[in-house]
Amino acid sequence: TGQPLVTATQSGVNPDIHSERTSPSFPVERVTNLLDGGAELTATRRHVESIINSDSTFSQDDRYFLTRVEQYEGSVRRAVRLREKMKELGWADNGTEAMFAFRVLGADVAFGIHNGVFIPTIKELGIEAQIAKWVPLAQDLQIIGTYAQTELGHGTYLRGLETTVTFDPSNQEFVINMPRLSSIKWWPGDLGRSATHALVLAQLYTQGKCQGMHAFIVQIRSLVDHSSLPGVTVGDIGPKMNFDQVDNGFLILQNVHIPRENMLCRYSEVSPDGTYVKRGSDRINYFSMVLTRTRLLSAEIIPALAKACVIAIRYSVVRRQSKLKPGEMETKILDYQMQQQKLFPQLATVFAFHFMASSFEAFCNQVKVQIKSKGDFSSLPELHALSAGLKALLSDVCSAGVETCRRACGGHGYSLLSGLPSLYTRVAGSCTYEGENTVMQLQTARLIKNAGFQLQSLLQSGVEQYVAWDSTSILLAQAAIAHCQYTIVNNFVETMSRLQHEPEIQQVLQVLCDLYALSGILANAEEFLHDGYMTGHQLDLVTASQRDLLTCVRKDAVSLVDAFDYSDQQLHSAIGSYDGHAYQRLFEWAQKAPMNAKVPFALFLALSSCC
Ligand SMILES: CCCCCCCCCCCCCCCC(=O)SCCNC(=O)CCNC(=O)[C@H](O)C(C)(C)COP(=O)(O)OP(=O)(O)OC[C@H]1O[C@@H](n2cnc3c(N)ncnc32)[C@H](O)[C@@H]1OP(=O)(O)O
Ligand SMILES: Cc1cc2nc3c(=O)[nH]c(=O)nc-3n(C[C@H](O)[C@H](O)[C@H](O)COP(=O)(O)OP(=O)(O)OC[C@H]3O[C@@H](n4cnc5c(N)ncnc54)[C@H](O)[C@@H]3O)c2cc1C
Repeated sequence: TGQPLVTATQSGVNPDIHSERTSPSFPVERVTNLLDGGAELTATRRHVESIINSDSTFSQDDRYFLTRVEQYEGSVRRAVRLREKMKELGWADNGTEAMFAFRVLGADVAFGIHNGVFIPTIKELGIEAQIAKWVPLAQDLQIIGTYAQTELGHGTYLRGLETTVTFDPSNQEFVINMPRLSSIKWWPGDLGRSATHALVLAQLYTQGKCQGMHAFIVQIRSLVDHSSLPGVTVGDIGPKMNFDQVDNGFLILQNVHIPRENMLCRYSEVSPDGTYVKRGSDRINYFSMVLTRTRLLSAEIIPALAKACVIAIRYSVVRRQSKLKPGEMETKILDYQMQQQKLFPQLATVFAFHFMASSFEAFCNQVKVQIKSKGDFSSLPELHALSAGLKALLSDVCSAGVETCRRACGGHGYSLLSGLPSLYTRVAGSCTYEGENTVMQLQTARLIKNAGFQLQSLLQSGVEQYVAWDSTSILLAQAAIAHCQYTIVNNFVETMSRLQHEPEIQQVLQVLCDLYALSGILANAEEFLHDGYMTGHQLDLVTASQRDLLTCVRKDAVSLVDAFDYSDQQLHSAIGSYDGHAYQRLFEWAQKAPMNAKVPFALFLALSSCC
């Protein structure tokens, strides 16, 4: 017709997605408020987002076309700009605005380990004088810290860490060494280029005795010219599956001396004569990992699945493919039961996990206060067991769920421009970092009866403890998952019971609660049948009920993902934007690809002369 095929992104909203929003069965804003923790917090979050989204430094329109160095430099620029903004606007470091700002920007702003692990660990394991000395410097970016625990040879088995820190009473210093190649610190985030200091987790030796893993603040680079200090070799570990913008690094320390005051000593210290003094639990030096596992749930892991649901469900109402009924228009792919079967249990999972993470963070904060103000460590084992199990379960389920959403979007789900592949490769890291999931499940499994019987009978038959434990580990890990699943469903039901004053949102969320629970039974049907807990007929009833619930969710699906209130700037998706103009955005964004840049004529001649 001579009309341009692609006009500028159409104004307004794609009618196929507009029709999905005309009559939601619930007040969308109230669900957003519920997820934020109240209407006031929604307003604060939106205020923070509007400030960030209106500042070009934070814009990432070209994110899919940058080199690794460009991604790193961009994330550092955003981190510095955010610090400037926080100062300009008076956002306190532990305030609500800052919390929302870091959550909105996530790992797209540099120094995630500095802010999310280095500073909190000093606050938890340091004494007041150490907090007063180091935390203001770190918050002001006058020093940049990393958390250096994992080594080339050890990540899980902390008692196997090889870096040694030996106290020398003659000069009141610790001497740090790495005896062999496998001792090199490997993986710490912000280490490769940024960090000036490292929290080094190492085996403490004093008076000839090893006292286990402790935390030490070590300066590794000059504050004058950022060069590495004597005895320090540091660099980047190279390309990864994601987190290209993060400089995960390696660190070698040889005969590096630090003052006695640099050992974080709230719960243990070395006195001037070298005597080791312990206060509280042996495991308190592991506490930072418990806090990080807990925070990662709502900071990194659940948002990945939430964003994937927004993208996949919005795309599924603007993508028409094939015909359910001959003679009619092509069908919205979300009207196929199979598409609902893929996506709606993921949506229910986001709500289940969100409510679980909120409850668990409250429990974690309660234990933190117990430990810090009363020296009461009694809840630490339970907190550790559950944080390990939840981190393992939620990262496993969210990774698999993001991949399900990606595959439900066909070819466009395979394009980086959809935002889905990078959501997957990023959240997949959470199955490994902060404790590899298998090992985390086994930490939770220390509670579990059935596995216990098998363990007991093996031990009674004379088998060594470690052999009995390992040969029961599959059952133990399954039991740990079941224990966490039960806790999550229970928490979802309790959360629903507290919504009786909001019947409209209670009704729509109750459908998701039932869908989450029934989908969990179907995903583990063999366990329920094996134990005789359910019959085949009952399982058929579960299947039929789940199908009915999918139909109930269908009419509100777009409004439910709208309630997550992610802006287009946060989704970075050509196919998941609010207005539903997927095809225009895919075409427009593709034009930015360097591959579409004008080929210099000289190059064109050179190439064509080769043919
Ligand atoms: C945060 C937001 C940032 C946002 C930012 C932007 C985004 C950015 C994204 C990227 C963010 C990447 C962040 C990654 C940062 C790392 O990855 S840091 C490194 C993390 N490394 C780990 O988690 C290591 C995992 N390994 C372990 O925790 C321990 O070795 C294990 C597996 C628990 C085993 O412990 P073990 O002492 O070797 O031996 P074990 O006999 O199992 O345990 C002994 C006892 O201690 C207990 N115990 C063990 N661990 C603990 C603990 N933690 N607490 C209490 N008790 C414990 C055991 O229960 C056991 O108790 P009993 O049964 O004897 O009573
Ligand atoms: C993106 C990313 C960021 C990271 N950031 C940091 C950081 O900032 N600071 C830091 O110190 N570290 C960091 N790490 C390292 C991370 O904490 C470790 O990779 C993690 O703890 C796993 O240890 P590992 O790599 O040595 O794996 P291993 O412990 O060697 O595990 C490898 C395999 O062996 C199995 N296995 C190990 N032990 C057992 C067991 N007891 N029973 C059964 N199976 C077992 C595991 O299940 C796993 O499948 C990061 C890692 C990643 C991927």
